[in-house]
Amino acid sequence: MSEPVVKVNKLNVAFNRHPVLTDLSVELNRGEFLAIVGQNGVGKTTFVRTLLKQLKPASGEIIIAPGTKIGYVPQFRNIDVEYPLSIKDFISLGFTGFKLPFLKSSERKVLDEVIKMVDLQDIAKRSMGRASGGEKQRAYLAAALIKHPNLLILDESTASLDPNAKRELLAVVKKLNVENQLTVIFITHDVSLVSQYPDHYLWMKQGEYESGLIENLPSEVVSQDHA
Ligand SMILES: Nc1ncnc2c1ncn2[C@@H]1O[C@H](COP(=O)(O)OP(=O)(O)OP(=O)(O)O)[C@@H](O)[C@H]1O
Repeated sequence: MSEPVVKVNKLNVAFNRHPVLTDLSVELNRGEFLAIVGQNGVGKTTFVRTLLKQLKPASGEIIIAPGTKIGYVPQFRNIDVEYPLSIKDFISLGFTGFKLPFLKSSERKVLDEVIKMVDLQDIAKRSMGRASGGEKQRAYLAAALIKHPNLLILDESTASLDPNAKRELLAVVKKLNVENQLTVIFITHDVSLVSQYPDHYLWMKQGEYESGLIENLPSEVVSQDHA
């Protein structure tokens, strides 16, 4: 039995003593695809920010297996049409974060690989600002893949994309999940995506949590949660 990639034990997080996460426990094994669902304000993003060590828990622990590299795909943010970089240059920022890197040949190879993984090879030289919403989001995904993460976190990354673009993004993620054993955490409000791609769910309610196999996702979630 493999060690969990993420083990969360009785996690408590509060803002100004106002509790947001209360005794949250959850485990994620290598190669699992977990959907986090729950209504606005229950603490989904707070949980992710705590996993990313941007927030400090009041108590409890998060154990991340040694050697785990986390890739993060944020919520869709539009980019100005005049944005000066090509899709390819934008993705290359995944190496450095901010400034356009001078790439070694091995890095250029990785860049071409991730561009192919997200199926942007035919338009990689086009302007990032003029790419469609779905293409931009796949570029964000490619940038997150550059450092070869083994845990990928998508925080409502499909919100505001059209249905086709959502499916395209998730299909790429699912392929990486299945073929490369990439562990995935996917926060979503989108019921149609929840039932299709992930294999586990974590349902966050106010101070209460429920998790299980996706086929056992309570129908209540489906009727409560809206994109
Ligand atoms: N930096 C902060 N300071 C104070 N309160 C905060 C802060 N960040 C989040 N909160 C509060 O914590 C609660 C949980 O917020 P969070 O963004 O984690 O919810 P969420 O489940 O991701 O919501 P949504 O689905 O709307 O994105 C909310 O009541 C929010 O107002």
